[in-house]
Amino acid sequence: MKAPGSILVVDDNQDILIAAKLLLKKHYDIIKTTDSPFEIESYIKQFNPDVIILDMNYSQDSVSGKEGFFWLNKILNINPHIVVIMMTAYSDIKLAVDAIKAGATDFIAKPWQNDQLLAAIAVAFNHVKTKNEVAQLTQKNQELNQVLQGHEHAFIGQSKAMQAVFQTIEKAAKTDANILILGESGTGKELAARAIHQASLRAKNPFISLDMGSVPASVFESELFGHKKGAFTDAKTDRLGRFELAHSGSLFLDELANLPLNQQTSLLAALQNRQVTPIGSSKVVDVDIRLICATNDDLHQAVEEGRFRQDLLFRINTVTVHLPALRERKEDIPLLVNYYLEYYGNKYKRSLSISKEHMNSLSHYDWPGNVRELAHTIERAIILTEGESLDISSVMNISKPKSITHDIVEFNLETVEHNTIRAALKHFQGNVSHAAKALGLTRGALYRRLDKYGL
Ligand SMILES: Nc1ncnc2c1ncn2[C@@H]1O[C@H](COP(=O)(O)OP(=O)(O)OP(=O)(O)O)[C@@H](O)[C@H]1O
Repeated sequence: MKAPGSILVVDDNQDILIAAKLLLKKHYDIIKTTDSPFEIESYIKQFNPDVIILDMNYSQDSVSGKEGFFWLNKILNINPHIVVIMMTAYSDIKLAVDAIKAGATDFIAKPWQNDQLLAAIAVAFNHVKTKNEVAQLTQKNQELNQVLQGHEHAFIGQSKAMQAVFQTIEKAAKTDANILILGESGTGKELAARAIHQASLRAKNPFISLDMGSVPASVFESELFGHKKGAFTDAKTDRLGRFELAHSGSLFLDELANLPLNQQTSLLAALQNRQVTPIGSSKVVDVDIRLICATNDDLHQAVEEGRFRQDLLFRINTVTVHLPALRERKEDIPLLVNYYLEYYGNKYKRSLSISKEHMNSLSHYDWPGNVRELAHTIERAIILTEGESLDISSVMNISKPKSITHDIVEFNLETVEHNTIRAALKHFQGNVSHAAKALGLTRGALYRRLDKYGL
């Protein structure tokens, strides 16, 4: 049975072409031959062969192989997926090695043994398969990256502090400098890392992340550098580490301060040498990555306390981006609220407005969980709101600004009640309905207390 596949044979000797065709047509679907390399391009356009068997020498220069190299280059320029086997009557190992360096897959000496030629072609078809799979995987990876970006949130902010962050990111992204992103939890460190990758020259290549906060310390090394089958009890198969997966792209290490000291040493070595050695392997692998790290820990303090290597800190913080807490840039809150109102509104098929009053309450809150807390709050409020206007009172205890709950030095219940009601009224600018709702009272019950305390 013939194997599917198409082959073009190029040689200026008609006898060779006839012999090749007679042999190969028994084994493969489509065999074309030509005695002129100038026709290669039009053959590629007509039937796009999987494999080309290419003579190295033509009548103009019958021994040096130069013409063969010229045509080899031309073929690979037209379609790098075509697999080329070089052929020459002057069996010459040096020429063979040079041809393979130049992109040929194999080398056949004339006159050939039929079995040898068929074996070389079978190997060539395996290469075709591998090249196709690699092309498909690369494409899949690019598509996945796009899908992930599609689900990503926009990285927004109009405050001066955020504008400065965007500028630093824009400038640093274009270089290959290692970047350290600092900021409290929920300030957008991962979004910033993705934004850096997207603005970099590596944007089309992988963005691979590892959250040191969620991986058990015992597997950090294997996660980062990979392992060979059998390297330890659970190593059932070979596994690529994040460094290798991120090759040619960006590697994002989140919660870096969690990395134990001995693995900090391995990380430093990998960054210095641009090479990794998977666990259980004796082979080093070259890696080309741009490193982006993030932490909400104080790394300088960690260095002082002996928890973090100073030389590693110097290597990873070529550029530092500091993401301000949301309470330090409250002018961004309305923008973020509107963004998430629209985002979750689309998700839950609700079109809600927000009153000035509620926007005001959201803007005055301190958001200890930063943008993540704000996004979750809006999402929950959208789910719970019954009317057309976003009701945040069900999801936030907005009646009790932090200063009140934290500053309680009074334990007499009546006095506490009196003070809390006064604070609630002040917070809602005298609106009894809102104050009552926030206090968990009916309007009637609140009026009775106002009366009692003479408010
Ligand atoms: N500037 C921003 N614009 C829009 N959304 C943001 C912004 N900053 C953060 N977010 C949203 O807040 C959430 C938390 O962001 P992210 O995971 O990037 O924070 P983080 O600093 O990495 O948090 P952690 O330290 O807990 O890992 C995400 O849903 C993200 O989309």
